[in-house]
Parts: sequence; structure tokens; C-alpha cells
Amino acid sequence: MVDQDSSTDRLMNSAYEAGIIRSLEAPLLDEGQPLMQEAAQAVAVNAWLMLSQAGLDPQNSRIVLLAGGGNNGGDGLYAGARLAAIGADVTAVATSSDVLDEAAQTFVQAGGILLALSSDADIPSSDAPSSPQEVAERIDEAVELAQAADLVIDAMTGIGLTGALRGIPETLASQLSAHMSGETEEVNTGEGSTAQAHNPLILAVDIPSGVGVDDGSLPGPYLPADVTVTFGAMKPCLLLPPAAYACGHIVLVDFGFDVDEVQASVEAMSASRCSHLLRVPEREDSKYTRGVVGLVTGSENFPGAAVLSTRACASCGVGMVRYLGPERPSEHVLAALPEAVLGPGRVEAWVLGSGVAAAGSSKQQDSQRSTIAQILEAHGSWPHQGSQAHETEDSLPMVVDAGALDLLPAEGLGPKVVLTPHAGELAALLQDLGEDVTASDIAAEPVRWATRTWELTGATVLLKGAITLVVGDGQGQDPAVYTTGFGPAWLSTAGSGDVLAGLEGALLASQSTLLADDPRKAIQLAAAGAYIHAYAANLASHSQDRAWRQPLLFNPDQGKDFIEEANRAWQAGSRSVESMGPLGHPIHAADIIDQLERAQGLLLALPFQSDPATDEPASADGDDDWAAEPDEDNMSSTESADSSQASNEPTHHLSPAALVAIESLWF
Ligand SMILES: NC(=O)C1=CN([C@@H]2O[C@H](COP(=O)(O)OP(=O)(O)OC[C@H]3O[C@@H](n4cnc5c(N)ncnc54)[C@H](O)[C@@H]3O)[C@@H](O)[C@H]2O)[C@@H](O)CC1
Ligand SMILES: Nc1ncnc2c1ncn2[C@@H]1O[C@H](COP(=O)(O)OP(=O)(O)O)[C@@H](O)[C@H]1O
Ligand SMILES: [K+]
Repeated sequence: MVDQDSSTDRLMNSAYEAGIIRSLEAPLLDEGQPLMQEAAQAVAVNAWLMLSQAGLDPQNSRIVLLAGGGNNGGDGLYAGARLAAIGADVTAVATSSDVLDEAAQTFVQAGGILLALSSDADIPSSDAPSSPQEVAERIDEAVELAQAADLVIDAMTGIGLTGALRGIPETLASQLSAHMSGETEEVNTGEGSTAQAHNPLILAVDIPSGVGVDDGSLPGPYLPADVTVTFGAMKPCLLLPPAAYACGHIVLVDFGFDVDEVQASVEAMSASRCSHLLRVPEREDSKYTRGVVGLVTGSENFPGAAVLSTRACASCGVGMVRYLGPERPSEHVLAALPEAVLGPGRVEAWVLGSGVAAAGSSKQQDSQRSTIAQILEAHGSWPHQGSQAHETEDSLPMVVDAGALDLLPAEGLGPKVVLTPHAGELAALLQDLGEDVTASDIAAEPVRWATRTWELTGATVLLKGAITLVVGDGQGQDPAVYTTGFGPAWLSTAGSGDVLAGLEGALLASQSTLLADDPRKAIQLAAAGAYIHAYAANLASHSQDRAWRQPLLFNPDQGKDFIEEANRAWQAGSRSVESMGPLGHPIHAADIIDQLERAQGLLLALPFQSDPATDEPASADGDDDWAAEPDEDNMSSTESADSSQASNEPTHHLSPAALVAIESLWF
């Protein structure tokens, strides 16, 4: 289970709120570890790599550093000093009235130029602007400089940010991001990638300035990054949508934080976490002990949803699939899945509502809703007298989707009830529960609203999106939050949610014993379901596009290994950092089902792919590798992962001279 995480896995996939990050830093600072210098070194190395990979010569490139008044600005100035010292042309724009004195002195001594923007600035080697007009002129000058730069290093605010950006940082972020999104439109409508060269690359120091650090919201202007170099541990905004979409590729600088005893506030589902959640049948198992899923999905109006949900369910390791529905969908189910059993009987978990129209819908009311209502009322036990009811005091695990969501009883739900709405369905549910919220409010603050739903219902809430969120019971009073963004955008296709519901039901049924022991495991199983769904879509679409990627771990001792890794990772499926990896091809919902079994096989093979005795991040790193090579049918050894790496090997832009220069940054 997730508790068996290696410490590397935990570091890469667990995010901690700003206050916790500070408490993790404190003992290291007390011991005299030079964290700011380590941060600056990592920023400088990654800046150098970004420029090199974009085909630019870092020593002849123009870098603009946006430096705020806190430690984030300090990191940036020391990084700027390192880059200036090896010949880059670095201008630092001071975005607040003061900057860390020593960092600024070091920067100027290394040959950097400092430009003060604030009228009350007290900045070494730079006069404050003397009039409001001069302030405006300098802001314009800074924006122009940044727009024309090869690389902008955003060190305005880090985890010390409170609320939306204000003042000069707000102006810079809004002007620069507007400029960049304008350019992007041009690229989309025009030919090829030449127009992209006009946009500077953006490296965010610790976090993109302006994003909600602890809740992943975007409370105001922010500067979206190509690469975010973050320090010590992941912060929630690096995992949670919508902020996570603004972070680009994440590089996590390992300071050696001791996170073993610390509670994360957000966790990303990973391949290795997922592989531990799959139940493998044992000798003494029978089809009944492996779990029976009952599905009340599809309807006269949407018979296809019945087929998709039952087929997906049957592909995910259950003993039996039982379908309940009217004649037309039942016939389709049997035709597509001869092993399905029709009609009521004993089940270990339910899937309710996919492809069933909700009450307000213009579609004719369907009979499935009364079946669902009865099951929900009976907490999942089949309520008809004389049926082979599987009586239990406790409610059965169930997936409540689409047209079943508005039938939920107002109370009495527990973590084994997994709701699977998209933003529109969640808005309708929350409105029924008395909240004044729209689908776009939910898209803007998904974790807030998924958490609210958990508070109001007690259920586990899986909110679908490019990054899917799962919120449910945690260890104490606080909820546990999991994210999965492993899928390509091709996954957003009709019926894809029906596939997810079926596979979620299979995981709940096959792990019903585990859930009986600890219902809180439902949240991990739900997140694992979303991961498998996304992974199958990767395999089906041959795509390297991902809504979210695990961070690249930066360890100062790694040297050239890190260069290799960054070159490979930043080219794979990147929508930024110059080049774009293979996007694959469109898929439809049944294609996802066709890859579900293989996806699970690859996950189950994972523990055998690296030496379990070591703490190597191989399993976690491997996530993308084996998905990147879906044509390779040899899944039994690490060979396929290795060959996929070789085939993705980017052309190197690093000349021998550049390698010498980067070594001087490193050591
Ligand atoms: N604490 C440590 O030991 C380490 C911290 N590091 C860096 O330190 C950062 C945290 O430093 P600080 O606590 O100084 O905080 P920050 O530097 O993140 O932010 C404080 C600055 O942002 C400004 N600010 C805050 N909210 C604002 C808003 N809404 N609009 C405009 N400006 C705003 C403040 O006026 C101040 O100038 C981390 O993110 C990381 O980059 C690294 O150096 C590694 C070690
Ligand atoms: N932009 C996206 N990138 C990747 N996955 C997405 C994106 N948008 C939606 N998804 C995923 O696609 C699926 C769509 O489900 P849903 O909206 O229920 O579709 P349907 O009702 O047609 O089955 C969900 O699993 C969701 O997480
Ligand atoms: K920043």
C-alpha cells in the first residue's frame, strides 16, 4: 500500500503547506546548511539547461531576473550572480522597495545590472525613480526587457506570497502573461514554431509568482512557467489544478528534508503507489471472493454507457460483473460481454448512474433511477425481498456517477461511497446541498469545492478533470487529497467517464476486504482508478502528453546524469521548452478499455523492474518511460524502458565548451 512508499517516492509525490515547509527547513538552517546557495545553484544550472536546450548559447543570452524583496528574490539574485559570472547578460529588476542586501551586492559584483522600479527603492547600485512618471517608464522598460529576453527568471514571490499579487509584481505578471498568451495564439494559427522564439522562456523560482501556494488557486495575475525549480519539498500549488498547469516541468531540489513523520496535505498517485493497490488473485480465490460488481448504468436513452462501464469493469480484476437494467441496454451488454450476469444478486460493490439522465434532464425519465434510489436507500444492500441479498450492517462500497448523484441521500454516506462528478455535475450536486456555486467556480477552485462536498456528504469525492482530484477521509480532522494528472488531453472524450466509473467499481469490489478494515483506503483506490484510466489512455493514444508530470529530482551530486535526465524529460510531451514530443493520436472510449488490462500488467510488473532493496527512484521515473513506448510489447523486463529512453534521446545542444561552463556552475 501507499504506506510502503520509498522516501524518494514520498518526496516526489507529496506536497506540504508553506508553514510545514518552513518547519522542515528550520533544522537544516540551524545546522548551517546553505540552503539559499543550494537553491541558487539549482536555479542557475536549470536556467543554463533551458537555454541550451532551446538552442541558445547561454553565454550570449539575455536573462532578465525579476527579484522580489524576500528570500525568493535572494535565491534569484544569487542565481543571477552565478550566471553573470560565467558571461551571461543578466539584468535584475527589483520589484519591491528593497532586496536582500548581500545577494544584491554579490549580483552586482558578478557583473549583473540592477534596475529599481519602486519610488521608495533602497537598492544597491540603482537609483530609485524620482517621479511617478519615471516609475511608469521603468516598468515599461522592464516589461520590454523581459519580453525581449531569452529567459526570464521569476523570483518575485515564493511561499511568502499572501493573497493575489499586488503592486509592481502584479503589473509585471499581468503584462508579461498577456504578452505571452498573445504570442501563443499567433503560434497556433501560424506555421511551425518560429513565432515561439519571441516568447522568453520562463523559469519560476520555487513557485510561479502569483499562484495560491496552499490551495492551487489563481487569485490574480501570475506568471506561468516553462520550468519551476522548487526547493526542499513539493508545495500544494505544484500538484493542484489550476495552479499546477502554470508550473511547467518541475525540478525538485533535494535538500534532504526529513518528511517521514510529516503529514502531506496533497499526494499525487504514482505508478508505484498504484501498483501496490491492485489486488492479485490468490490460489484459494474464487470468482466470488475476487469480488462481484453490480452496475446500474446505461438506460434506454444511453445504452452505450452500460456497455462501456461493464466492459471496463470486467477488465479490472473482478470475479464477476452483474448488470441491472432495461431490455435494450441489457442486450447490448450481453452482446459485448458474454460473461456478464443479468439481474440482481450478491455484489461487493455498486456502480450507479453512468449513462442515466439526471432528474432535470429533458430525456424521458428512466426506470434505472428507481432501482438506484432503492439501492442508495438500503446503503447498497439489494432491498428486494426474496432476492439473494448480501446482508450487511455496513454499507457496500459504491461509485455514484452522473444520473445517480441527485439521488444521494442527504446523510449517512461514508468514505466507501465514491462520487465521480465532473465540474458541471458537482455544481448541480452542491446547489442541491444549498451552496451557491457554478461549474466555473469549481474549475477555479476545485480542491475547495471537492472538500466542501466531502464535508457535506461524508463521501469520497473524485472530481474529474485533466488533473483529477480525490478528496476523502484522512488521518485526523483534515481531509486527504490525492491528484492524478497522468493522462493526455485525448482522454476527454465521450464515454471516458463511463469507463472510469466501471473501473472504479472493480477496484472497490476487489478490495472490499481491505475497505472493510479501513474505509479510508477508498480514497487511494479511487485515485488509483483514475491513474489506471489515464495510463490506459496513454497506451491507447501513443501520447507523451500529460496533464501533470512527476518532478525531476535535482541532487547536486548527480552532475551530468541530471543534464541527461532534464534533456530527456523536457522534450517528452512538452508543450513548452522549445520542442514538443509526440502527441500521439485521438482515441475513443473503447480504446481506453482495450488498454486497461495491459496498463495493470505493466503496473504489476513495476516492483520487479528495480532492485527493491535500494531507494532508487527508478519506479517513479519509469512512469513516463514505459508509457512512452506503447508499441513495445515486451513488458517483462526493464529492456523496453531502456530502449524507449534511447529512442527518445534528444539531440544535444550542449557543446563541450558549454559542458565545461555548466560544470563551473555546478561545483
Ligand atoms: N527559508 C529558507 O531557508 C529558504 C527559503 N528559500 C526561499 O525563500 C522563499 C520564501 O521567502 P520569504 O519568506 O522571504 O518570502 P517570499 O520571498 O516568498 O515573499 C516575500 C516577498 O513577497 C512580497 N509579497 C508577499 N505577498 C505579496 C503580494 N500579494 N503581492 C506582492 N508582493 C508580495 C513581500 O512583500 C516580500 O517582498 C521560498 O519560496 C524560497 O524561494 C530558499 O532560499 C531556500 C531556503
Ligand atoms: N483536458 C483533459 N485532459 C485529460 N483528461 C481529461 C481532460 N478533461 C477531462 N478528462 C478526463 O476525461 C474523463 C471524462 O469524463 P466525463 O466528463 O464523465 O465524460 P463522459 O460523461 O462523456 O463519460 C474524465 O476521466 C476526466 O478526468
Ligand atoms: K517565484
